[in-house]
Amino acid sequence: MLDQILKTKQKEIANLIMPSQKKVQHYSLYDALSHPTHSIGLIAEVKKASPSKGLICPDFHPQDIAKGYEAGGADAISVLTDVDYFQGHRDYLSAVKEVCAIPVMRKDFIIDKKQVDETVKIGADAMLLIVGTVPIEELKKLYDYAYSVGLECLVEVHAKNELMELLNCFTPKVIGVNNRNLKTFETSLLQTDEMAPLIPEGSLFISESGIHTEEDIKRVKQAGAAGVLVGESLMRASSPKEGIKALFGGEYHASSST
Ligand SMILES: O=P(O)(O)OC[C@@H](O)[C@@H](O)c1c[nH]c2ccccc12
Repeated sequence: MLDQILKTKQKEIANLIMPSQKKVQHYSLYDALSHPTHSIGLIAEVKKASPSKGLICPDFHPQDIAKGYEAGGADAISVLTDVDYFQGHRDYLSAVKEVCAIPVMRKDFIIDKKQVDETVKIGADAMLLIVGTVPIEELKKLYDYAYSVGLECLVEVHAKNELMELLNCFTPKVIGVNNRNLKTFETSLLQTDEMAPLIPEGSLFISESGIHTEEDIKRVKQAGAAGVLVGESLMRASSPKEGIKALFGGEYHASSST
């Protein structure tokens, strides 16, 4: 699946039409995750569908979802902008930026400098980079370029060998461990348990995917995660706020009364 997605990305890049620059207020993902609303940071994801789960949210209104996440105490928002496999769109990110005052991260398969430029144009504060999508030296170039144009990055790994390859090349400020194998879709929090001890002290460690319950939150926090990235369980909840409440239980407190 990942190889197929990357082939699609190459075609998208070849046909990419750069949008006009959106005028936005920027917020730091790193700062937000360093001072979370709850005892662990929450990146709440706006995700309509995925290859592993199919259609997740039929009645999909990105701005309402993002506003609900912000009101429910999310520290940042992740927005899928991939069209073909996740039914996302870059316009959804720009729309979310219009209504939220917390950092918004672009969730896509960024493999080329032009996509970084596009990410700036659509108004993102941060973007995802995935180890294994391009040679690690290329990934570092994209990382450095992103920071040079005002973006922050969450650099994602799945397996231990990917983390070792990453750290042999550079140490990102924010490192995500995807509990889901993007090739097989197998998802397990054991990934977080195993990788946590290997994340450098100076980096923020984010546990991503397969987080559905208060127990899951407690488990990854116990393992050492500074934050979580949650999509499906929030997208399937009766409301964004209810979804966040279910994750944080007794600890839950909304960031605003709305
Ligand atoms: O819906 P979940 O299981 O809560 O997962 C959210 C997020 O981690 C997942 O969408 C994701 C993490 N890394 C990615 C890379 C590409 C596409 C999607 C992802």
